Amino acid sequence: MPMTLTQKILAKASDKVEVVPGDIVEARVDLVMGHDVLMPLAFEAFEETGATKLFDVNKVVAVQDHFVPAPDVKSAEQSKRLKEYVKKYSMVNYFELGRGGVCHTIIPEKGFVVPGDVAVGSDSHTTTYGALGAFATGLGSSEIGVSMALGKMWFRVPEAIKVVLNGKPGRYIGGKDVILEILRRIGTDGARYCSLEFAGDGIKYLDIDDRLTICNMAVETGAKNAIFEVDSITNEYLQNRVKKDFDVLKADDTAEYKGEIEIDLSKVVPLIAAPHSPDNVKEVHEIKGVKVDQVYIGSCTNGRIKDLREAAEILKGKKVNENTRLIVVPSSQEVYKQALQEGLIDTFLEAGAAIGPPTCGACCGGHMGLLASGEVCVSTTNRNFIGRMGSKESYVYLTSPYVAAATAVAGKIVLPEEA
Ligand SMILES: CC(C)[C@H](C(=O)O)[C@@H](O)C(=O)O
Ligand code: SF4
Repeated sequence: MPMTLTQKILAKASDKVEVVPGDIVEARVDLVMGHDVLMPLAFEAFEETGATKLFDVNKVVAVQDHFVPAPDVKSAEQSKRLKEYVKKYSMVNYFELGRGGVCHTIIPEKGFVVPGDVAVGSDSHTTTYGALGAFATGLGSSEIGVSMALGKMWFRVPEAIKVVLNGKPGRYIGGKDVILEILRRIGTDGARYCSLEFAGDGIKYLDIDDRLTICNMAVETGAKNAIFEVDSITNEYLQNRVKKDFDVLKADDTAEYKGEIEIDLSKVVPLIAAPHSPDNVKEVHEIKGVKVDQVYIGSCTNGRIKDLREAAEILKGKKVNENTRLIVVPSSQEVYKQALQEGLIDTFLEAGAAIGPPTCGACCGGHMGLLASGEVCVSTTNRNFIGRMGSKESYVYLTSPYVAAATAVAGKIVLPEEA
């Protein structure tokens, strides 16, 4: 029977000739990622299995990113617990604050994922790595614990939705607009437990940073995973980062999909998700003029070098509006360093922005940028649920770095060309 790309990966990882949606498979995992919030819990589950060592120290990665530098004693204790487990199990892939960044930025950046991998993480946005042609998904801490012990995990093979991207995106249009367009069409449960499989001629106009953004936020549609076919852009990205070999799998032409979404990228316009849901998507021009107290540029969704370049392109030679504060958080040390070298950090500083250390920062309301009641924030992050970034009476809009930067200059929501 013909198979989708996700089915091919799961079949291979579970030594089966074929799998069909609904099958329960036990698949080998190639990467298990955890962070300060949930990895300590995952280690508790790991120890409950009776395991005394990790299935493969090279395939488990621990990252301090959510509540570091610790904003309170509880977070400090949590970070300390993670560090103790890292020592206890002789982990080699450990990213301390100041040496890594946000988990979903550093996993691809440091070459931990290759096409065809099965990657799991203690975080819902683990779907990000599908940008590189891997099957990647977030799991609960118990499953992460078991994965670290056995190097295997069970999965129900998802049904697939094909997303065909055609045409060339216009000026100021990137991965964030594409995933917001998908959310606008199918909503936050439109792809529940499905794999979103990206194909089409338009893919060649989306670089890896765009694809990472799309797969990152794919989980907001309820998807189990999201995956891009491997092409020359993927290979070029992997060339200097990855040391292990990989096979490139492809979906069969006659594979069956539960549904199909077709997007003409040339028709996508700058989009923004209004409070309080990622699928409350508007065209930016529809809500132009909303006054903004804070602009946040960062996170695993849009805190990579491309995002900072786009923001700097708008901010160069301009000042942040006197009624607005701008917080820029590069999503990894590598991104930060590169941004420094390219002069982007200077541009931000001269515009009057504050730069935060590469962590999750205010994205999930942890610290370094929480909102007061009544405050409005335009953010390049992925979730705008009630209270996500602070007060339950604050308002978060999700958009691209271009729109966010232009908004910071204008002090109100505007289109990129209006800054
Ligand atoms: C803390 C973590 C479990 C959570 C997630 O799973 O996504 C966080 O990263 C988020 O973005 O809400
Ligand atoms: S940056 Fe935000 S979305 Fe990404 S892992 Fe951190 S808290 Fe979650």
